[in-house]
Amino acid sequence: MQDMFVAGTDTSYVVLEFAMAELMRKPHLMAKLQAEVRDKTPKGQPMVMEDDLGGMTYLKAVLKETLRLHPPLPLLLPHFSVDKCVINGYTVPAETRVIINVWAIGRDPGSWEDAEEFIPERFEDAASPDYKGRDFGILPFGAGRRICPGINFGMASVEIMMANLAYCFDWELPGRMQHKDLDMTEVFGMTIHRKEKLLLVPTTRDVSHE
Ligand code: HEM
Repeated sequence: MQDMFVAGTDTSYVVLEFAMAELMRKPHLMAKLQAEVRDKTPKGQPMVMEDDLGGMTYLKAVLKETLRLHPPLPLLLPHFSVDKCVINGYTVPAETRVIINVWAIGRDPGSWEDAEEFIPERFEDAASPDYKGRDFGILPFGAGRRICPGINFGMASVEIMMANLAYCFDWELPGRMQHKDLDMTEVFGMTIHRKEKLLLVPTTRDVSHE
């Protein structure tokens, strides 16, 4: 359980780092998120609190879109078929190790329009697909009996951290770096990571006079 908890913490940071990188590549999306977070947080409050998150639909859409493109566990954990079953005409014999590539599922052009593009707006509608294991086009936490039990805790932590990064700071790329120059290469393992560390320059916002 200790190991799993560490893994859970790590996956939460992976989501945050990819979300920040995607937003830095598209500054108008970062501006939209900051406008929402700053508008929905009571004036003069030094930080976003958990109670403020309720109305932040764009924040949730940004994180969902990040999980679609960058699921921290791209192949979930290995599963094992107890009985023989047939899926889409393919027979999976009993006692087979099954690896599910949710990274590829999230980028399937048959399921997603402009599948490779970071477009949080696709999740703004409350009826859009969710990641709780019912919509098989987006499965960053798995599905069924072995779905991640840390899903609510994990997402609550990511939401409050992301909201505060957007609320408390304005963000720039270092030096003369351009938004399009951000290297989004991923390194695959049991968890996925960015090849290059994300380096950003924060400027603190003074919220006391607002
Ligand atoms: C955003 C953060 C997280 C992501 C994306 C994530 C994702 C996953 C995935 C994909 C699995 C495997 C599901 C499968 O193979 O079907 C899993 C399993 C698991 N996760 Fe998470 N997780 C996160 C946070 C957490 C946290 C915070 C905890 C604990 C506090 C946690 C505890 C576990 C445990 C114990 C399992 C094993 C469940 C089992 O095998 O029955 N996870 N997680």
